[in-house]
Amino acid sequence: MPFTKMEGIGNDYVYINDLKEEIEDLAELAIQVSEQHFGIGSDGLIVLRPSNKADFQMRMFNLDGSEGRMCGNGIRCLAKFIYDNGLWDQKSIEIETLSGVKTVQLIFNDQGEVTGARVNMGQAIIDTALIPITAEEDQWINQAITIAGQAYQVTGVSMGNPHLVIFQENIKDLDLQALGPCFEYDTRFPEQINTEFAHVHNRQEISMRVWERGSGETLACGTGACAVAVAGVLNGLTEETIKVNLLGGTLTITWDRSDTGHVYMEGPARTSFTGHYFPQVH
Ligand SMILES: N[C@H](CCC[C@H](N)C(=O)O)C(=O)O
Repeated sequence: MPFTKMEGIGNDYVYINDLKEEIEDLAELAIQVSEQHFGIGSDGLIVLRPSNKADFQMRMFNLDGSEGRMCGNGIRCLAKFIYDNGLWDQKSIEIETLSGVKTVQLIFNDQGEVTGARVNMGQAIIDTALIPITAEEDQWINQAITIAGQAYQVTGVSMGNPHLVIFQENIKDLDLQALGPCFEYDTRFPEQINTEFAHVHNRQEISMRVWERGSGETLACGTGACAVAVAGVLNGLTEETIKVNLLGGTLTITWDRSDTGHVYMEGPARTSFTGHYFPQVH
């Protein structure tokens, strides 16, 4: 089974063209390929499928086999995968995801190579019931909660997938391996949750780390960076366009509240290598 390994600022996935819809158990394949010793090693699996609502469909799976409803770093790389494999020849691609159709504008270098993309990530959702967060409050903006016996001020945002944003001074010394699962599996998050810890440098720049639902700490999370940018505006900490520094690199995020209310994400996309995977037969 041919595959392409790609990364968006270090958030790496295995990409497979399944336009023929021949792969039956995508969750099982995600678990297999993500494992570094018996598989390939990645944060998960992204599969290209046909769509009757858009040019293509993206199916995205975390390394534990759970399906993500949207993946920001992944959709930039998938658009590059589509163009580089000659499946599309225009600079704009509409990609169907479980959280709606997203428009991806490819970015080229002077040699005509795709080096990244700008994605319309759609609306940010802050109604707790829609994130979902089980809470009496309609919104969690700077909401005081307790997790694992510690008090936190949190902001809930969905980019089609659920996020909880915490702003704090020190994000370097966080023990995310211990703390991350306490957030991810808290019973107030019925579909689990991606958690971002963000340090505000100034009104135009934030640094963050992320514990991803289903994948653990990753070097970057595109939807997470969007959630942090939205939370920054909601908490009066940042402007509508900011630079977000993640462990694997930097994204530019804009929340256009004046016009569409949509969130835009711009960042790199890179192919690491291609290969052939032989699925394990149990
Ligand atoms: N773990 C996420 C999916 C991947 C999101 C992230 N890798 C991104 O770039 O947006 C979830 O289950 O909601």
